[in-house]
Amino acid sequence: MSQVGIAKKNIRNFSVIAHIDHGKSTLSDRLIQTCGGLTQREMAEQVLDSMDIERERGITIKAQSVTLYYDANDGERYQLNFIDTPGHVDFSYEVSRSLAGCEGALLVVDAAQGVEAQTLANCYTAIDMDLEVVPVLNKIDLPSAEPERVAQEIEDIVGIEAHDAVRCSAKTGIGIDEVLERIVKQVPSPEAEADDEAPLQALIIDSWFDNYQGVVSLVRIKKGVLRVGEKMKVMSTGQDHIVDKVGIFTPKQTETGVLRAGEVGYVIAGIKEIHGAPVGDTLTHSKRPADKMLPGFKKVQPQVYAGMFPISSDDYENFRDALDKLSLNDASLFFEPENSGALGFGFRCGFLGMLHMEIIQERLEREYDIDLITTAPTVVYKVETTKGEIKMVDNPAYLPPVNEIQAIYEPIVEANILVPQEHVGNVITLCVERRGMQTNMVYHGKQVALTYELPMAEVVMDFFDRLKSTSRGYASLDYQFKRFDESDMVRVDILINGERVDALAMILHRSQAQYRGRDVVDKMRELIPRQMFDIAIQATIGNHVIARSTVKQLRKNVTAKCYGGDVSRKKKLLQKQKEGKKRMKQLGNVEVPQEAFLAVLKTGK
Ligand SMILES: Nc1nc2c(ncn2[C@@H]2O[C@H](COP(=O)(O)OP(=O)(O)OP(=O)(O)O)[C@@H](O)[C@H]2O)c(=O)[nH]1
Repeated sequence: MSQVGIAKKNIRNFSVIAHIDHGKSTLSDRLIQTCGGLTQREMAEQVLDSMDIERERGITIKAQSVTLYYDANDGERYQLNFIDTPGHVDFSYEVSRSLAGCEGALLVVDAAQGVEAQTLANCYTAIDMDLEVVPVLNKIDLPSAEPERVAQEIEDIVGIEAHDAVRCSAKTGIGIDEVLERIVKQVPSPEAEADDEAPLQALIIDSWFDNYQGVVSLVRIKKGVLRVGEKMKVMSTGQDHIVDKVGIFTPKQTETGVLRAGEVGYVIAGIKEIHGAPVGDTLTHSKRPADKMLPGFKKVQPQVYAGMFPISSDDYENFRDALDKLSLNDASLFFEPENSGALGFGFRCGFLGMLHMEIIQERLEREYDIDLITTAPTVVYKVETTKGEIKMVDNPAYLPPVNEIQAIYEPIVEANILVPQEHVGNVITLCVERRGMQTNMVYHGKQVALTYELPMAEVVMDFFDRLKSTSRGYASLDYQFKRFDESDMVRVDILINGERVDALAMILHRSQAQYRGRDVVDKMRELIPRQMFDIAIQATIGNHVIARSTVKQLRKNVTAKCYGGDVSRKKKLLQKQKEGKKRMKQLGNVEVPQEAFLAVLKTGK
């Protein structure tokens, strides 16, 4: 199969966008298989979702790419560079970075489910970026598929022409050839903009750290040609590097030695410092540099912050290294050192949402073998002090004392929810519970589009899960930050035997402080094991105690039931206890398990 010599007019760069579970990965695999990118045997279940955790959870997180060759019905051979995008609401920003490398996007919609919130959000992102959107109705093999209705829905809700959209089944393979034909016919080639003679401009779509190769960057060459052996410059840092390898993923890493304007592929340039090739940056030649950087994509701000502390202080350096490595692949992961009276040295980390946080935590534990305690996540509050200063507070422990606070402003998001009519009532109840304000409600056939303004703190934690369960899985959600609003927020502290535990403090709306405080102390009472003395757990606002409970002292000795000489059994029991202790933290003279720190998060909702 020829991999060079494809004319620019025969190149198509595209992404697949879809709501989660509409079949994006399955369709991607089909396209790869149809174009002969991999044999059946080589094809692990879903090749584009390469991280273990992704595969286990069945969701796509990182953008990946693959170059395919397709012999179209017009007799020409086309190079299809296809960049995968993530589907979960926490990761919608990564969609924009994948799209920045493309001229077109396949909009995959499940023909049984219909349009959902991220279908809409992702599609608007693509339209904003001037991409050609090609609608595809997937899963037509399902008896419940209603392609006509869903095509109408796409026209009504998304507002693009969809009646002649391809009907296909990624699962059975029906219509896949037609999908490829549409890509070739509808997605523009990069020819118009791609000038080989111009100074090099290559956009870094993604970068990741590989233990053997150093930093690998996925790039879209906008202008110029990049060859092995040349000296290139990372424009934001001004640093020069010699290009070691360039090539494409087929999906196997395949060296081509050159990448031309209009193409997508990887660059390896011996960059060891992992922040040396930031995502969104521009590469150019050192000798004949471009005069300006390409517009990067929207820089994302973390929305949720939490403290992460290694259980063993020996792990601190490893923990820092691991965060460094993870943050290269993940521009949205933020961290800075934090010192907690209760938990010692750790890092304050910023995430896009709860799923992002869970995934990072799992990767740290699984891939880097670091046992962590994570504190309750919080959003960022804007605080005006009595002196007129403005402070951004992402850690309850740093909220100024009450008498120094003039006002607290909390972040508000605009949430777009799509839900079938029969579940609208439940969804509205949920939004009201979460202090939401309805700003719009429109009926589109069977579906209702709701727009709410909601406090971000109420959305990021478990709103998505609740929304799903209250609508039997049918409601979908997309949200973005809107503004800060003044709000009656208070800090609730948790005291264990009279000592304030900084890592357990929370910022809450006053109307919720009482019952959340009660919930937390009750939950903590269940989670803290009984010890040789009574343990008092209190929730307070300032000096005012709002809830209290007690863990009664322990009377029995655990080893007492191992009589006399059975040493091995005794040892085993002690060993078991020790393992249990691994996830315990000593606070004063009280041992507190890791779960207790998360109790703050799991209560009250
Ligand atoms: N019946 C049927 N099922 C399909 C089809 N395409 C995908 N599926 C199933 O739908 C589910 C979701 O498919 P995925 O390809 O993982 O969905 P996705 O959109 O990539 O999801 P994320 O990777 O999480 O964004 C899987 O169980 C697939 O087997 C299809 O054409 N017909």
